[in-house]
Amino acid sequence: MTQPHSETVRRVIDSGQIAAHKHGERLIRQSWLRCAREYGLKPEHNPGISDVTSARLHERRERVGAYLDVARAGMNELYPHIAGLGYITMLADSDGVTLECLGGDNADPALQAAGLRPGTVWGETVVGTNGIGTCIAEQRALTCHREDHFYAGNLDLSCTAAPLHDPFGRVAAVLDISALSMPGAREGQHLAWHLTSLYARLIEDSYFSHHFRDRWLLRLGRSAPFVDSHADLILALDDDGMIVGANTGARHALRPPTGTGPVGHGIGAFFRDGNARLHALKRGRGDARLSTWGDDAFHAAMSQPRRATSSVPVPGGTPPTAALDAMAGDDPAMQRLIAQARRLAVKPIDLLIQGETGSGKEVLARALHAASPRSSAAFVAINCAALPESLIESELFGYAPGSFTGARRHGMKGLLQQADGGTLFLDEIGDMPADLQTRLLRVLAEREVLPLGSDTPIALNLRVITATHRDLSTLVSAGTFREDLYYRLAGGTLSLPALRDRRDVDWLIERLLIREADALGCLAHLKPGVRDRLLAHDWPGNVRELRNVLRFALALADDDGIAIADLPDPLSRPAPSLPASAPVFGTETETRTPRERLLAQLRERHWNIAHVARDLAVARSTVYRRMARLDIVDPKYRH
Ligand SMILES: Nc1ncnc2c1ncn2[C@@H]1O[C@H](COP(=O)(O)OP(=O)(O)OP(=O)(O)O)[C@@H](O)[C@H]1O
Repeated sequence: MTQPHSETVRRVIDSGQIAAHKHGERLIRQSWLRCAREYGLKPEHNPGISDVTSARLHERRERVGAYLDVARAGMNELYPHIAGLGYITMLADSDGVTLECLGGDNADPALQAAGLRPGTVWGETVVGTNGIGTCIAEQRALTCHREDHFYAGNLDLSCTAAPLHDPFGRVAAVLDISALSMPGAREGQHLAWHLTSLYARLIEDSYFSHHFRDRWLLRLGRSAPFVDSHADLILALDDDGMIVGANTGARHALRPPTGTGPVGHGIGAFFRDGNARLHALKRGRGDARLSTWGDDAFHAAMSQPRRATSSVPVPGGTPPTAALDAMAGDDPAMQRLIAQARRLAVKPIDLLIQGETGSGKEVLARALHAASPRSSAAFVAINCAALPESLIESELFGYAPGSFTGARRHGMKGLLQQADGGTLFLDEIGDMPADLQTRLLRVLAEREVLPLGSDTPIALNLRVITATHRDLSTLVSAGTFREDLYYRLAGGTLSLPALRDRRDVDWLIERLLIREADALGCLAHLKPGVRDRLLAHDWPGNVRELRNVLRFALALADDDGIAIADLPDPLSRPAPSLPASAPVFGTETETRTPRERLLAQLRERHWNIAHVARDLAVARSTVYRRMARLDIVDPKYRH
C-alpha cells in the first residue's frame, strides 16, 4: 500500500534531508522544511483554500497598479500557447493572492474547488509549498508538480510560476500557469517552465521600459537582430550617463565592486570606454557594440527619453522626482533626506534648508520645485546676502509707478509676484535685514504682497523655500533673527550633510566627473591614486569644491585621464607620509618615472594588458601606445 502524502512530507521534515535531490526538487524539499520549521505548518492538517473578499481583491488589484495592465497583456499573449494543453494562466500579487485568471470554464467545479480562480490565497505561509507561494519565497521560477505540494489537498495541481520584478528588483507579482490532473513526472513540465519564464521576462521588460520611458534606455543583447525587441540587459540612464534603473538581466550581469547593484553607478564602471560609446550611441554614430571590462561583448541599441511625459505634469499625476533621486548615492543620511523631501515636495508648506556652503541647498530647492505640483510655474531664486540692503525691498516686493526717484515709470513687479504660482527661493535668509524679516513674515502669513508706494495688496499663491548656512536658532538667541519668522520657516526643515560626512562621495565623484567631462567633451577617467586622493580630502567647500576640482583637473588632463598632478593645490601635493607598504598603484608610484611606473604595473599584472588597462581605467590600445612611446616591449615578443 502506498504511503499517505503527509507521511512522505513528514519523513523529509524529520530527516531534514534535502541535499541528494536534483535542483528543482531540492527547492521543493527546502520549502517543506521551511513550512514546518519556520511557519509551524503540519502536513497532516490541511487548512483548505481561503478567499479574500471582493473589496480586498479590488484593493489588491489597485495596489499592483499599472503593472497589472502590462501583465494582463502578457497573459493574453501567453494563453493561446498553452490553452490546448489544458493549462490556465493566473496572475498573483506579491502576497500570493490570485488577481486574474485566464482560461478554463469559470463555472468548472473542478477549477473552483482547486482554487484556480481570482481571490484565492496561495501564500506559502498559509497553504504550504505551492507554485505561486514558493516562487515568491524563493524569488525564482519553479514548478510545483502534484506530490511536490505540502498538503495532500493540492495533489491534483501542477503549477509553474515565475516572479515579476518591479524596476527596483522587488517581486511585484507572479505569473503562473496551472493545470489539473497533469499526468507524468515534474520533468514533463520543462516547457511550461521555459514558457512561463520567457513571458515573465517579457512582462517585466515591457513594464520597465514603460516605467523609465522618460529616460535614455540602453538595450544590450548577444544577438544584433533581437537587441531592439528582446534585449538581455536594459539600463535606464539619466542625461549624465548614470544608471537609474536596471532590468533583472542587467542586475544579474553587472555586479559593481561596491553597492548591491548597477543603479547609481556610471556606465563606465561596467563598460570599456562606456561614456564615449554612449555619447556616440546617443548621436546615432559609432559602433553599436559595448564590451564589459571582463570582455563580454554586447550589441547595443539606444532609445531616447520621451520628454513630454516628464516635463508636462499630468493633471492628478505624480510630479517627477528624478532631480531629487539624482542627488544622493547610498549615503543613509542623504537617502533619509531625499525620502523626506519627496513627501514634503507635494505638500503646500514652506521649507527651510540648512547646510554648509556649497552643500547643494539651491540644487535641493530646485529639485523640490521640480517634484512639486508647481513644477510648470516659475522658480525664482534670490540671494539675500548678495543683494545690497537698499535693493532687497524693491526687488522682493516691487514698487508702484512713480513711487520714488529713479523708479521705472511703469513700476516693477517684485520677485514675490514673479514667483506667483511657483516657488520663491530665498538663499542666505539669515542675512535678511530685520525690517524685511517683518515684511516677509506678513507675506507668509497673509499670502499677499504690498508693492512699495502702493496701497493695494496683491494676492499671492507661492511656496517659499529658504536656505541658510548659518544656525538660525543662534541668530534668534542673539536677537538678529525674528523668532516668529524662525518658527514659521523651521516647520519643515531639511538639513543637508557636509560632504566630508557623506558616505557616497565616491558615487558623487563619478557622477560629477561624467557630467563635467561631458560638458568639456573629454573622457571621464581617473588615473590610479586620484580617487584615493579625492576621497581623503576634507572638502570644506563641499560639493561645489568637488565640482570645481574636477572641472579644473579635466581641463588640464591628457586625453587618457586625470592624474594627481592635474589636481589643484593642495590635492596635487605629494602625500606627507606614506605607509611602508604603499600599494603599487597608489601614491608611491608618483615618485617614479612614467616608464618605471608602467613597467611595474605590467609586471604586477604578469603582462596582461587587459588587466593593466582596467587598473588604469583606459583602453587597451592606450596601454599599447604608451608601451611603444616608452619603449617597453612585452617579454613574449623579445628576441
Ligand atoms: N547633489 C548634487 N549633484 C550634483 N551637483 C551638485 C549637487 N549638490 C551640489 N552640486 C553642485 O555644487 C554647486 C553648489 O551647489 P548649491 O549652489 O546648491 O550649494 P549651496 O548649498 O546653495 O551653496 P551656498 O551656500 O554657497 O549658496 C552647484 O554648482 C552644483 O552644481
